[in-house]
Amino acid sequence: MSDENGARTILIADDDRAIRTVLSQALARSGYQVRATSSAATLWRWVEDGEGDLVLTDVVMPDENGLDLVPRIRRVRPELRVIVMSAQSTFITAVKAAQRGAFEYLPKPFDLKELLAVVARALVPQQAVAAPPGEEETGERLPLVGRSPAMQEIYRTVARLTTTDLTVMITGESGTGKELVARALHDYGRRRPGPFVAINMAAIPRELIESELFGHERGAFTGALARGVGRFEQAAGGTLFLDEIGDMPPEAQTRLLRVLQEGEFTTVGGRTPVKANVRIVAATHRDLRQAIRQGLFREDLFYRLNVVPIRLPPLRERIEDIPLLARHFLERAKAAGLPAKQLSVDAMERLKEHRWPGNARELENLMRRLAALYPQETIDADAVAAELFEAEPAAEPRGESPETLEQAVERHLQSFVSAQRDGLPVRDLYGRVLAEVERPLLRLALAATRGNQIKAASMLGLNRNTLRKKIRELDLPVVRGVS
Ligand SMILES: Nc1ncnc2c1ncn2[C@@H]1O[C@H](COP(=O)(O)OP(=O)(O)OP(=O)(O)O)[C@@H](O)[C@H]1O
Repeated sequence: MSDENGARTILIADDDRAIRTVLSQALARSGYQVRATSSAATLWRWVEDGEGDLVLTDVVMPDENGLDLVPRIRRVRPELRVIVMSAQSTFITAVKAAQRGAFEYLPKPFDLKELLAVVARALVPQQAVAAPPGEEETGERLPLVGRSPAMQEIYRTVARLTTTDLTVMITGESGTGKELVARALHDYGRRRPGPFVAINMAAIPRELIESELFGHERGAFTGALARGVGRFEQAAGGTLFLDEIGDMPPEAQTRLLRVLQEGEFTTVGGRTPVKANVRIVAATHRDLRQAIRQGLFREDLFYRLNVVPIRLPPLRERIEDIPLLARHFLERAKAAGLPAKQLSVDAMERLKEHRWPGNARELENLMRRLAALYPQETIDADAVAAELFEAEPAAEPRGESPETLEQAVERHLQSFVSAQRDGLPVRDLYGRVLAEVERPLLRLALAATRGNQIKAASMLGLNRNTLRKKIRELDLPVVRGVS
């Protein structure tokens, strides 16, 4: 439906005039033809008349819900892609958009540049048109809460993955919601009629992991009195969630790799291969690339599992989610029979200041404790501060929890990067940051070897000449006469 100049036509439906204007101008500037309407009915007429190369639709419109239009559009014009925009930026909206066959879902407010990129992608001809899935899930079974940009990105990824069986690797600190995301992938995915089976590698004795996963025959090992069904078999037709995959022992890794390669497994002590029919979702709080470097995790297995990576950011990187999550957890506490509570404005501010080393789980526990222990209906900042203080590990003075080197580095780097955000040009960041790490490292190594450069070089794993050069470059003090 290009015009004589080859321009593609975008159909826009949104009842907000300002959005129609902004979108129309931005798209026109990028060389597209635009038709915009405030009603779903007009959009539908245009589609039926064969107009347009792409649809951009809002969800809530006065006459009809944009999401309901998507499957209808896909039925009459399967080649016409639909981008859904919504201010109701919840996980459920993202899932519904994906399940009804939308090409992409954009939570409002969106960045115009991002929108233009999505439009350009949507106009690339598709090879095979996926039919809109028939059955769909609308129940709000397992809410993932949070509206931060980081969570929006996760909703979009999860929503897209619900229409596939791809293997997913979820990484994130403890308590960031990895299991919740794994369950959402299952509950809203194609395999939802099947079972969701979870196994935590860190919670099972190493020598039993293989038989737990793949099952065993009677007499396969001492104590195997009867045939045991493994999780692969239990999860047939559904999803197998391999939690703390980084803790899997090497032999089990090799066996799992073979299963992923060959699509079948044998029980421990058994000989007949069984077809594996599971979708694998793995999770870890460990840095698997480091585990690979240390020889603790098989690289080939990593690549088999890391088909679609999802990184869950720690709570301190999305403090804007704290109010929603805190209220959500208070609701959950109430549903579990605890008294109803709310948080004062100051209390909420106090929550945002905390570092949350235990992430959403820590917040959930705190809300439950406050609901159970605090007599007033409105929880104030002092109560929050007192409970946070109580919960700190005793060995850690000043309320700080142990910080890993990576977290400490990240915290410091924020200031480097924020200068750029504040509009100051930042240059040579890589070199400057590395120098910041190198300087104390070399200084400490030299101090530990009392200035002996040969010993320091060997301790650092550096060539002695390289160390000398670095000492000069970094202008480090040299203890003379020792080296
Ligand atoms: N975005 C979220 N919305 C609502 N609840 C959440 C969210 N993230 C986490 N939770 C809740 O926080 C708790 C911890 O989440 P979960 O068990 O999924 O974390 P995890 O990353 O798997 O932790 P671990 O690595 O320790 O196993 C759960 O009760 C979960 O329901």
